[in-house]
Amino acid sequence: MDEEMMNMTEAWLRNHRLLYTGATRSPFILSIHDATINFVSFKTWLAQDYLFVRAFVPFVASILIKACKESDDDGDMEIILGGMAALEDEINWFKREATNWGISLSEVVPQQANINYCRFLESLMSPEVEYTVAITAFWATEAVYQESFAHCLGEGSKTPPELKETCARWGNEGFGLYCQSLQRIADRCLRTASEEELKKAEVLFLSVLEHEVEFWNMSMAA
Ligand SMILES: Cc1ncc(CO)c(N)n1
Repeated sequence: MDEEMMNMTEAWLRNHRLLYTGATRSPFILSIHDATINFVSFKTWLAQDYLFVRAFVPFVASILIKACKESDDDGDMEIILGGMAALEDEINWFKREATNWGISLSEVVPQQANINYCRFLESLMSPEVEYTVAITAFWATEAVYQESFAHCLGEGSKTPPELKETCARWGNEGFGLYCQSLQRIADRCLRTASEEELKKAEVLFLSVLEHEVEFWNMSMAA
């Protein structure tokens, strides 16, 4: 396809394929897919991601505020609000799942990669960060999880039955459609963005991918 006709996110996905694949086909995800995962790693991921999701809520809230103030499309609010509502269910799911795996969430200490990622999200919550830039990072964060966990449910996957529910949380079709909605918002905003905003959004897209890689590696190392 001609570069000019492509959406910005598609062009980035093409130009940064290697890093994107690194984030969506991490050793952690591949080990779920081929059933070689060490459950200690899974429990580490679960505990750390619970903390991450708690930090993710105010980040999404900050995007909702930006949407209300800066978006030229009324439809954005419902999509972001839907995502926020789903996070309440997600937090409750993490609590139930932690109980099932014998994890005491109140005792979980955030690891460095998690601290770094949450700090990054916090930096994006500033009112000075434009909606276009923030929504791009938001889309990328969700898209990595969607693509990663969908792979664990795809053809030829040997995902252990006790992990299927986890994979389905982010790998299900509804979550896929939600990610597409976020991508469409990002692309619409990016079409009218300044050169400077475009550059900033691309850099943050790459930062998200790097943080995701580090997050998976942190889980795997435990
Ligand atoms: C680290 C990480 N990235 C993305 C998501 C998706 O919300 C998540 N739960 N955790």
